[in-house]
Amino acid sequence: MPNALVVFYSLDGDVRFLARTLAKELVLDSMELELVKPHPTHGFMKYFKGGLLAATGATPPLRPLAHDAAHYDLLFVGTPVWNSRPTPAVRTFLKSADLKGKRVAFFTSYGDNDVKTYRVLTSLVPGAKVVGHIGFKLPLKMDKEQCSADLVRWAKDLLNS
Ligand SMILES: Cc1cc2nc3c(=O)[nH]c(=O)nc-3n(C[C@H](O)[C@H](O)[C@H](O)COP(=O)(O)O)c2cc1C
Repeated sequence: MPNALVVFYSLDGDVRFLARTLAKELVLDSMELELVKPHPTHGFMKYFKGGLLAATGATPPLRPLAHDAAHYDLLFVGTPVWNSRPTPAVRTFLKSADLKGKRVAFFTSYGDNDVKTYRVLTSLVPGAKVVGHIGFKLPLKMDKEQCSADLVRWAKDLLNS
């Protein structure tokens, strides 16, 4: 079984729920990415700033990381979809971590769709092997049990392949 790490950013809890499910069910290390300057959680600025930063490819600084990606063979990287793209925190992580030769799998949460997001995510890890992706529409509001089961089955397949 490969040594795997769950890395994620979440503002409203959907991706945090997915990441915690993965880490708990599969007994994996995990780390939540935190911005030095936290993103607004409410109001106009939440969406305006989030959409703008995601679209412009901003890489805001992160607080110190709990784990070193270099020590893992497989990374499960989770992000909400913002303006059809990954979140700035995840962009910062992917651009700063050395993921050459590693297997990377992406999981997302979205309100509408995540089609473009995977293309952007894949472009951010040119030296890595992207081995899979899965996305969920607002898992905390939808069928949490079904989302959890689908997510864990997907991840188990990757861990065993
Ligand atoms: C700034 C911002 C931009 C968003 N843009 C999109 C989008 O372009 N497409 C989409 O499907 N959902 C979009 N959403 C909805 C989120 O992807 C969705 O609520 C997601 O589940 C949030 O994950 P979280 O709870 O882990 O933060 C956006 C949300 C925010 C806050």
